[in-house]
Amino acid sequence: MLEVSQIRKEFGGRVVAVDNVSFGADRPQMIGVIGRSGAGKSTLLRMINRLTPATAGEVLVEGRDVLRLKGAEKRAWQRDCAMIFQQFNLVPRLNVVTNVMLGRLNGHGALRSLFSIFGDDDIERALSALDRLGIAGQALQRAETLSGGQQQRVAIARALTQNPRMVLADEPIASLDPLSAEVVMKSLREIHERDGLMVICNLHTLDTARAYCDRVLGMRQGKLVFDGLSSELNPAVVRDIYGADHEINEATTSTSIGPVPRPAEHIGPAAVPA
Ligand SMILES: Nc1ncnc2c1ncn2[C@@H]1O[C@H](COP(=O)(O)OP(=O)(O)OP(=O)(O)O)[C@@H](O)[C@H]1O
Repeated sequence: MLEVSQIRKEFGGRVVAVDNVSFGADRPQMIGVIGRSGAGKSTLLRMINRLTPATAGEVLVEGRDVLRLKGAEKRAWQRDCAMIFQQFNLVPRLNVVTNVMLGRLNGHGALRSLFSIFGDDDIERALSALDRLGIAGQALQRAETLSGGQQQRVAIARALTQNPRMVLADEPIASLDPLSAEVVMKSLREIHERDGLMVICNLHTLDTARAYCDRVLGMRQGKLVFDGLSSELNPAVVRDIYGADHEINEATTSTSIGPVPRPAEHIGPAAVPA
């Protein structure tokens, strides 16, 4: 369903942020991308979503290269491929339910979007997404009055109302306290399991990748240096990913989030890239 092939990003012809990375998945998985700051994780996700233009490579989704899409087709892909950001990207002064409905804008015609005309169906969909994320009670509060964890759940609800085929999360818990981080990661895991969506999540912390992701991609200096099961993240692999020439202290890449029980059927082998 997804085949990323030799994707590359150069900034200004000098900085190689992503260096010919390839990976594939033949079914929806929960994939964590780990690596040091500057390893190229954000750039990788942003290229897949078309927020950052790739210098070279292909991203085949159901056999179609989404990097070549233009105009309405590109916007449709960006709707299919919902993005969640570290800083939530909500409109602070708008209430929660309106923020969630903004996820629908890309699905409406330009004129309707211009006048922010939402139908009953949009409201229904937004409220049900908020309910699912456990924050329907805050629907009429301004987004800026919510805690970080609540705001991230609003952002996830907004992503869900896009009816996406894939969710990309760029360090979704980096600004959150451990308890809020746990709620957000559980929500993403639940979306993967219940809706059968591919979730690709950039993470700073190893234990989070281990606890929530079936498969992990490790990046170092723009290159993909590990692609395997989260259970294969042994100390040597971790040292290689983080480029540490001494014994890495896992506490430096850890939150206090505990592992979550997962149904056995979701802990399958990683798809072998073609
Ligand atoms: N717009 C840009 N212009 C120039 N260089 C950039 C730009 N965006 C990213 N880079 C560089 O590309 C490299 C990869 O950055 P990227 O943000 O993708 O890494 P990251 O692994 O997501 O890091 P972090 O965990 O700190 O977010 C870094 O060297 C960064 O400085």
